Order: sequence, then structure tokens, then C-alpha cells
Amino acid sequence: MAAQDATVDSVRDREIGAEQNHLDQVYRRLAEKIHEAEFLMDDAARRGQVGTPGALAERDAQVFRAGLHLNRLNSEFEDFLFGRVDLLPGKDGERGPDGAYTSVEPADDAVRTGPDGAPYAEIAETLHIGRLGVLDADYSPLVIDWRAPAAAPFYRATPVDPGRVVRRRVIRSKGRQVLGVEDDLLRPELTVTLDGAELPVVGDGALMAALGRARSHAMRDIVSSIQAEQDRVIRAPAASVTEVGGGPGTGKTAVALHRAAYLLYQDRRRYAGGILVVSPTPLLVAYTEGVLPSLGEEGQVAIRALGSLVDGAEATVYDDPEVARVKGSARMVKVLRRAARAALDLPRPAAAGQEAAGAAGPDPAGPGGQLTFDDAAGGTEPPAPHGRAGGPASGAPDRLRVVAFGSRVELDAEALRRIRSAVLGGTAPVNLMRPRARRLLLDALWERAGGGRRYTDPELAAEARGAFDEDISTEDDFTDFLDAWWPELTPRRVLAAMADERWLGRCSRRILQPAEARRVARSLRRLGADGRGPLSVHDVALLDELYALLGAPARPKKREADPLDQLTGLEELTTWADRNAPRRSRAERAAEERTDYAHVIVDEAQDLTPMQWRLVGRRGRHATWTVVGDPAQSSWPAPEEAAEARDEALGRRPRRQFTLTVNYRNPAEIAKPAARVLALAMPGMEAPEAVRSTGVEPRFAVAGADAGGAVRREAERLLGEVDGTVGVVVAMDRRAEARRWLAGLGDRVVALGSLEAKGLEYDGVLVVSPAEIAGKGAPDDPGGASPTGLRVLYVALTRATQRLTVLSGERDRPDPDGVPDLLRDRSQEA
Ligand SMILES: Nc1ncnc2c1ncn2[C@@H]1O[C@H](COP(=O)(O)OP(=O)(O)OP(=O)(O)O)[C@@H](O)[C@H]1O
Repeated sequence: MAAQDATVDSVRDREIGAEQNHLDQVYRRLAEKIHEAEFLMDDAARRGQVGTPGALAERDAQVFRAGLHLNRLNSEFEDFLFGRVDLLPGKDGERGPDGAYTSVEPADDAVRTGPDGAPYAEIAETLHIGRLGVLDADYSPLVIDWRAPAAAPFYRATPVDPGRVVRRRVIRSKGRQVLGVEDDLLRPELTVTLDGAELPVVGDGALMAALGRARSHAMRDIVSSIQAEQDRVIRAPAASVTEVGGGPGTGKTAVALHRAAYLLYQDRRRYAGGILVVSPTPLLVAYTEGVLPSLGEEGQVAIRALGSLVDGAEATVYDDPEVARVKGSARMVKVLRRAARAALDLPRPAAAGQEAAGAAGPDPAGPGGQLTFDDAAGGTEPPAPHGRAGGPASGAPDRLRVVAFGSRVELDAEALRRIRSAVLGGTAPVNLMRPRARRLLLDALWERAGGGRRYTDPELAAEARGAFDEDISTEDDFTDFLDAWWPELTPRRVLAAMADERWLGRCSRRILQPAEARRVARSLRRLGADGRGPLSVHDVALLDELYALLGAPARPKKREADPLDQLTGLEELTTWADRNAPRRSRAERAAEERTDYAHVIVDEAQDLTPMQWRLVGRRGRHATWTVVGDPAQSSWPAPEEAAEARDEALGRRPRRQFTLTVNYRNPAEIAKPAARVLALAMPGMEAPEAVRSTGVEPRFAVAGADAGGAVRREAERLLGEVDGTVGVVVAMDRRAEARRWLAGLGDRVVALGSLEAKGLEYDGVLVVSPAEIAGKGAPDDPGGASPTGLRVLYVALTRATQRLTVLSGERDRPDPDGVPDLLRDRSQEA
């Protein structure tokens, strides 16, 4: 036995040695390439001194290309080289641009029959797979980029359909050192030789080793162990919409991020800087942010939380579920449309309001002041707002007076109302209607003043009209009137105005129930009068809708275009600058956010509300899409309404659907109780199959009187059992409490509200009171849990990679084994 082990070890050592030689060769070649790139940079700098425009442009383009290249080459990858495939000869002898043979199918005579009647074959080609492609000086491939077509067999080959692959090897390395190799033999029936010697096979279970690794607070890439069904999604052509379904832990997020890297590789010119990944929470953004840099794609993809998609806005608070349900609903589109128009009558903000009052002097013919207007109470159509804190009912003046042709001309409330209705009949954004409003005011004044009747000669009339318009409209007082009567509205101001219950009540009449409007209004009070107060993620979608309805006062400008941009048409230039720029704050990045992307990836798509689909849809009007999600994890209660909004955002583009079926996160022992909750939440929906098992069943405990003490004890216990992270998931309204309970336990443990747990994973998870998380049996609502609540609980139960503890309180009605009512095995009961 010992002798056999020694043989295995010596084969392993020899194979590790062989891979080490290859890796050394790769690094030598990389050093040469770095040297070349540096030379190109220097050369370019010298060329700059020539100074002709052509030479400068050429220099810039060269600096750009060399810099980009150098940047990549210099990236410190943890494992630059991670895979290898040994292949049979292909059907034809053609090679692709990376130097590898292109044929997927083996040649007809690849497998022959030996003298003993057994099939045998010879390895015709060996490819190493890594994070970047590297060619040797003679253009033979030293490393194939994992995204290149030639690398696909590394991910796709299965024993049932091996293609040309005989042996697939995962190479574990750190920096420049190879640590281990794990082989899969895909044609075990063959005797295979490589360079005349029998092909050795070492170990098994590269995937299991990857899955069993302790988790940190940052997601890792899965580049060395992407599975065939995942690879098909990652490499799906970018045309149209790619929809990816699959249960918890099937790798949807991982696949989405690898797909972004793949698309960049496929068509860098099209996608650089233009891929948006939308995540539900900032926590998930922080968790996944490191994956693309580890794939060599830093700075080229924008990963944003739903609450950070609007310039200068950042969601920091949660709405309670009732309020969220209304704010996320498509009904809000109509409410906001009315509000955007009604806001023209809002009282002006304090400082501006005083100015307006000052300008409303009674002297119609004062020096330089032909015009005046009166601020007056009383509303015009649409519904008049009520100023808060006893403010005036309306901010808009209801009379305009000018002196023209020596006499006073006035437009009264009715005339102004008619003009406003005529303008608002259009579909343009409200702020952009202002020029038309101005035009119609001047028309009406001209008419009232009898301007048309004074001139019979059309030419003279036109000239006089021009002078009239110029005289009147260049007066400060006319502009002041216009500012008050058709003020420039900002989304924040309109949203803040919606905190007025009566005003919102009018804007939402026959759209929202009065109680719904009241709840929304109350939640908006936190914005304050100026609208600068804290926002919820749902408020951000409302703000964006208002941007669209109002015609936003210009968004912050995009960066100045570099002349080279136009010269070469390379968008990537800015991306390169991004990489080299010092790290910018999230707010700064948000301020520079572009609003139209070439590809939009939506993670946890099941959670987007209709208003959020509109928000995201506006960022991908001309984009192709990848949409990943799992309806069984949805925390949005009205799936049909969301589906409609999703269809609208994705338009008529054709869709391609994929489903991932294997759960890589949860061991079978944890997936089992989770599946019971799934059966309650969505009867008939199948849970994905767990790929591994730990032999450790979940622990069920009961809290007793000291809930905080019990939570702390159970968390400590999990910390002792796992090497990596521990997540403690509680009902949303217990978050602050939970943080206190866990104080001082170190940064391996985190307290999370149930909605914050979305997409995340921890080695150990403590789920505190399933009933509270699912909203079951609350003292004021003793009924059963809603399907939405159960889905939220399902998410919480599927976060663990190693250990799960479920802690019950009284509301959970635990059985004598501590198993809460919602997780009980009902299969025997039927
Ligand atoms: N092929 C793979 N090799 C190694 N690890 C994998 C593979 N596929 C997925 N994983 C791991 O499984 C875990 C779950 O993946 P991921 O978070 O992408 O799943 P998900 O489908 O988005 O889950 P959820 O729906 O619960 O958010 C991650 O730790 C991921 O790295």
C-alpha cells in the first residue's frame, strides 16, 4: 500500500514538475512581451518629439495600445495558468488565430485498434488554458485565453460527449509556483500515449476542491471549474436577450460576470466600458466587485446596485413592504406624470419665492419694468398643491400684466390656464415645454394688445411682432414671471412635494387607494422640503422616472472626449484611463455614470419592481441583454405586473433561454430543508440538485427567553465550526438588534436583514426565526406566511456552503426536536 502511495506521489510530483516547466516558460515569454511593450512606449514618446499632427496621432495610438497591453501583462494574477487539455487529432488540419487546431471532432482514424484488439490513440495536441492568451516567439500557443474558442472543450467536454478531449487537467498555482494538478479522464476506455509514453492521470475532484474552499467576503472567479451548462451560457452569442434561470447556488451570478468578461474578449471595441451589471443591493456589489478584475477586466464593466443607478442619488434606507409595494408598482407612472405637471404650481422654494414677491411690484410702468405679475392664492388645473407648514396653496402667479403700445395688457387666470393646458397637452418633458409656453404667452399678449390689427402690411406686422417679442421677453420681470409660472423642476423637488398627503392624494386619485397614498406620502417625509434627505431604493426608481418626465436639468457631463477617441474610434481609451486613475469614490463614479449601455446584465432579475424595470430599461435602449434570476427567490409580490414591465424593457428582441440545474453552493443536507420551504412557497417548483454532501445535518435550536444570548451563542458555535465567514440572517426590523447581539465577535461574522442576504453566501449561516422572516404569525397578523415571505425565507436558508443553524422563537412553534413549523418534513403527513 505504502509503495503504491509512493508511486502515485512520484507521478504527481513529476506531473507538477512538467507543469512548472511550462509555467516558467510562460513567465519568460511574458517578460519578453513586457519588455517589448515598454520599448513601444519609449519609441512612441520619442516620436512625439517630431511634432507633426500625423506623428502625434500615431504616437497616441501606439501609447494607448502598448499601455493597455502592458497593463494586462503586469496584472498580478493568483493563478495565471489553470488548465490543460490533451486532444486527439482533429478532423481537418486547420488552425485558428490562437494557433490551435479548430476542429472539435476527432479525425476518423484518431482511434485505432491495437494488435490485442484494444482501442488506442495518440495525443496530437496539448493546450494550456489561462487568463490571457500568450503566443511563443514562433507563434505557437503557450497559453490559450479561457474565452477563446479553442478553450471551449476544456469546459464543455463530458465523458458522454468528449469530442477530442482525452484528459482535462486543472492546474493549481499561486503566483509563479505550481502547487497541484487534478485530472479528469474523458476517454477511460482508450489506451493513450503522449510522446510515446502512457498518459498519466492524477487525482480527481477539482470541482469539489473548489466548492469545499472556505469563503471570504469576496466572491471568487470560477474560471478553472466552469461547468458545461454554465459555459454554454457564458459563450452564448450576444445578440438579443439571453435569459438564465436556475435555483439558488447554480452559479447564475458567477456566470453573468464571466459572461461580461467573455463579451469583452469577443468584441472589445463594442463592449469596452459599455457593460452594465445591475445588482439588487450594495452588499452584493461589494461581494462581486473583485471577480472581473481577477479575470483581467478591471474598470471595463460598471457594477451598480439598483439604488445607485441614478446620478448623484444613493439609496440608504429601506421602505416597509407595504410602501415598497406601492412605490414599485407601475401605477406610479401615472401618479408621477400627474405630479410632474401639478408641480408647476408648487410654492417656490423660500429664497426664490421672496424674489418673486419682490418682483410683483404694483407699478406696471416703473423704470425699465413694463411687466409685473401677482402672486395669488388659488390653484389652476391640474390639482393644486398644498404648501406644507401652512405655506401658500399655490406658488404660481395667476395674472400677467404688461404695458404694450402704451396701454396695459393683461392675461388673467383663465387665459393662463388655457395656455398651460394647451402646452401640457404635448408629450415633451415638462421642463422642455417651457419654450413653447413662452411662445404661447407672447402670442396671447400680442393678440390682447391688438398687435395683429395694427398692421395691414404682413412684412411690417412681422417686424413689429419681432420687436414686441424681443422687448417683452428680454425683460427680467417677464423671465421672473416665467420662472414662477413655469418653473424649472427637479425630480427631487417633485418627489419631496409628494410628502404632502393631500397633494399626493389629488395626484393619485383613482390610481392609488387613499390609504396607499397616505403611506407613500408619509414615507417621503424623510426627504425634507428640499428633497435632499435619505432615499430608499424605490425612491431612486421614482426619481429616474421623474427625470424622464421632467427632462432632467442636464445630467453631469460625460468626460471630455479625448481627441484620440475620435481618431481611432476606440472607446477603450477612457477605460484605460480609468484603470490608471486613482480609485474614485462610489459617488464620483455614479456622477460619471453613463446612461446608455451596449450590454446590460441584470442579476436577481426576479426582484425588480415594474418601476425598476423602467429605470434599467432606460439604460439599455439599444443594448443586448443577459437577464438572470430565479422566480422562487422573488421578494416582489406582484410577479405578473413585473413581467409586463420586463417585457417592455426588453422590447421585442428575440430571447434565448437557459436553465442551470446544479446547486454548487449548498450541501445536500442543507438543500433538503430549504426545498421544504420552496414546496410551501411555490408548490411544484423543482429545487436544483445539490452536487455535494458534507454529512453534517443542519442544527435546530430554540431561543428561549434570552433571544440575544441565544443568537450570540449559536453564532459563536458556527465560528468555531467553519474557517470562513458566518452570516446571521434576521427579519428586516431586527437588524440593529442583531448587530448589537454580535458585537465584538470579529469580522468573520455579519448580521443581515433577510432582504440583504440576496445573492450572498457564507460558510456558516444562522437563520433566526423563520416565522419572523416569512412574516408568519405576527401578533397583529396571526395568519400564515405569504408566498413572498416564504420566498424570502427560502433565500435565507440557501446561503450556507457548509453549516446551517436554524434558531426558533415562540412564533416558530418548534417541535420537540426544535424544528420550526415552516421547516417540518410533511412528506410523511400525506
Ligand atoms: N463551476 C463552478 N465551479 C466552482 N464554483 C462554482 C461553480 N459554479 C458556481 N460556483 C460557486 O457556487 C456558489 C454559488 O454561485 P452563485 O452565487 O453564482 O449562484 P447563484 O445562482 O447566483 O445563487 P443565488 O440565486 O442564490 O444568488 C458561488 O460560490 C460560486 O463561486
